[in-house]
Parts: sequence; structure tokens; C-alpha cells
Amino acid sequence: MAMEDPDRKTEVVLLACGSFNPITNMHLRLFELAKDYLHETGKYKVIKGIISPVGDAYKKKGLISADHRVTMAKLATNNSDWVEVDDWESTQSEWLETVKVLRHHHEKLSSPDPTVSLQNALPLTKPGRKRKQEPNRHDPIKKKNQSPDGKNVPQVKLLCGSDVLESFGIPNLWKLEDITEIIQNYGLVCISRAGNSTQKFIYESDILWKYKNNIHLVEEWITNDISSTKIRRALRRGQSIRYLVPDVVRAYIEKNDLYSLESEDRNAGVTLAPLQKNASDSKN
Ligand SMILES: Nc1ncnc2c1ncn2[C@@H]1O[C@H](COP(=O)(O)OP(=O)(O)OP(=O)(O)O)[C@@H](O)[C@H]1O
Ligand SMILES: NC(=O)c1ccc[n+]([C@@H]2O[C@H](COP(=O)(O)O)[C@@H](O)[C@H]2O)c1
Ligand SMILES: [Zn+2]
Repeated sequence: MAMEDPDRKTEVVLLACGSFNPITNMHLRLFELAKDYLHETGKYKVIKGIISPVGDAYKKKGLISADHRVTMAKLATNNSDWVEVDDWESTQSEWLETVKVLRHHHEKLSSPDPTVSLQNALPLTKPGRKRKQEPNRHDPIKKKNQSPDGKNVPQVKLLCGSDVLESFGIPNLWKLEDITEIIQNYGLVCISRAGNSTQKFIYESDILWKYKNNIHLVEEWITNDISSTKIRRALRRGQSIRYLVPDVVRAYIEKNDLYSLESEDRNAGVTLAPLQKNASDSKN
């Protein structure tokens, strides 16, 4: 067996999940910030970024159709040589837990077969649970980050803002087992605003504290408070969103007249899919 080169960097694929309703310049900045940060550690090489817009079944208020959100994200990343959009999540008929999206992308990267499906997207490693047939499972030489043909598989890490990390604490929104699998098996790259509230949040959570070495907190020094909510608000009020979203996205929004008082009312009064799902699960 060949010796491992200690200077060899771990390849990382960054996966950002969210509504992207619509995609903003800040969403694109997240990838640049995370990549610079990981490269500065000297340990990682970021090879790809993936934007995965959530499907319509997420039922968030004001969420416009995934078709439009995916198209805008594609327009926005057209000139990036490393960030791309993946519509697998948004084309599923039901809302999917983020951990399942991570599993899907991990499986896709490990498998030479491009037809991997959701059925194959089982947990990475989960002691005490049966896995589906996996050819080299008992081969002691095979490592977790190697595909069946022995090639090194890049790590998939979840890229998010500190609001998503802090949403781990909202009752019924995330399952503890999902949080554990995300940070234990994949890892988190979290972009935070100035201040240490995110560190405090990790300190106060036993599970986050346990796996804190797999949570990369990236401080955003050139702060930028753009959010999709503010973009939609400006549009409703007939205000300019120029220089806040890529110009191709702005043109697409205007051409299709995407955001209005009516669109903001979509899913009003409907329970967000994860809350709905976890509430009914806990009853069963
Ligand atoms: N200004 C920001 N700083 C750090 N992270 C951000 C920022 N804006 C968005 N994100 C992150 O981008 C990802 C996608 O978020 P999302 O689609 O909800 O966008 P958003 O701008 O937060 O939209 P909304 O205002 O509708 O919640 C999330 O991980 C979110 O935390
Ligand atoms: N339990 C879960 O896996 C869970 C819960 C809430 C949100 N999410 C995801 O986080 C992202 C949040 O996006 P928003 O901030 O736009 O609501 C979405 O991709 C959503 O699917 C996942
Ligand atoms: Zn958000």
C-alpha cells in the first residue's frame, strides 16, 4: 500500500442549501469566503461549489417556483468556473431533509455511475444500523473517503450562514440525528457576521460542542447584509435592486415580473415542511 503524502490536501466540495428566492450577490460571496478560509488552513483544496435550491414542497412563505429560482441561480453562476447549480433536490416531489441532499451528493461523487438515486442515499456511517449491499464494506484497507474503485472521494461540506446553524436550536425544525450526521460525517462551513454569538451557540449546545472540530466558522469582515427578503421587499416597493443581485438575475426578475404582493402571499398560513414532518413524526 502506498504511503499517504502528508502534504496532500483534502479535496472539498461545498454544498449550499437554501431557498435562493432569489439568489443574491451575498450567496455568491459565501462560496468565495469559504474557499479562501479553507485554503488558508493549508489542509483543504476546494474543488467545487454546489447551489441546491430547495423544492416547492418546502412551503416557505413567499417561495416562488423552483423553476425560476433554479434558472436565476444558473444565470448567476454562469461566469463562475467553480460554482454550479444542481436541481436534483428541487425536482424531488417531496421536501428533503438537508442530510439527504448531502448523502446524495456524497454518493454521486463516490460512484462512477451517474444514475445514483435517492434509494442509494443512505447514511455515510451509522453504527448499529444496517446498510444496503456495499461491496467493499469489510475490506479493512478501504477508507471512508475512498470510492469502491479506490479513488479518493472529496468531502462534501455544508456551506451555510450562521442563521442556519442557529436554526438547529428551533424546536421540531431539525432532528438531532440529522444534525449529528451532518457535523460528524460531513462538516459545516458557517459564515458568520462580526461578533461571537455563533461561538456562544456552539458552546451552549452539547452536540455542536462535541463535533466543533468539524465546524469551520468563517468571519465575514467585509460585512454585507443583503438577504433575499430585503430584495423581495425592495421589488414590491418598486425600488432598485441593482448591484445587489447579478445583473442577469435582475433582468430575469423584471422580464418575468417575479416578485409582487401576490407572490409574497404564497404558502401564507401553510406549515413549513420540516415542522409539519417532524411534528407528525413525533406523534407516531
Ligand atoms: N448575509 C449573509 N451572511 C451569511 N450567510 C448568508 C447571508 N445571506 C444568506 N446567507 C446564507 O445563504 C444560504 C441560503 O439562504 P437563503 O436562501 O435563506 O437566503 P436569505 O438571503 O437568507 O433569504 P431569506 O431572507 O429569504 O431568508 C443560507 O445558508 C443562509 O444562511
Ligand atoms: N431538518 C432539516 O433538514 C431542515 C430544516 C430546516 C431547513 N432545512 C434546509 O435549510 C435551508 C433553509 O433555507 P431558508 O433559510 O431559505 O429557509 C433549506 O435548504 C431547507 O431545506 C433543513
Ligand atoms: Zn434565510
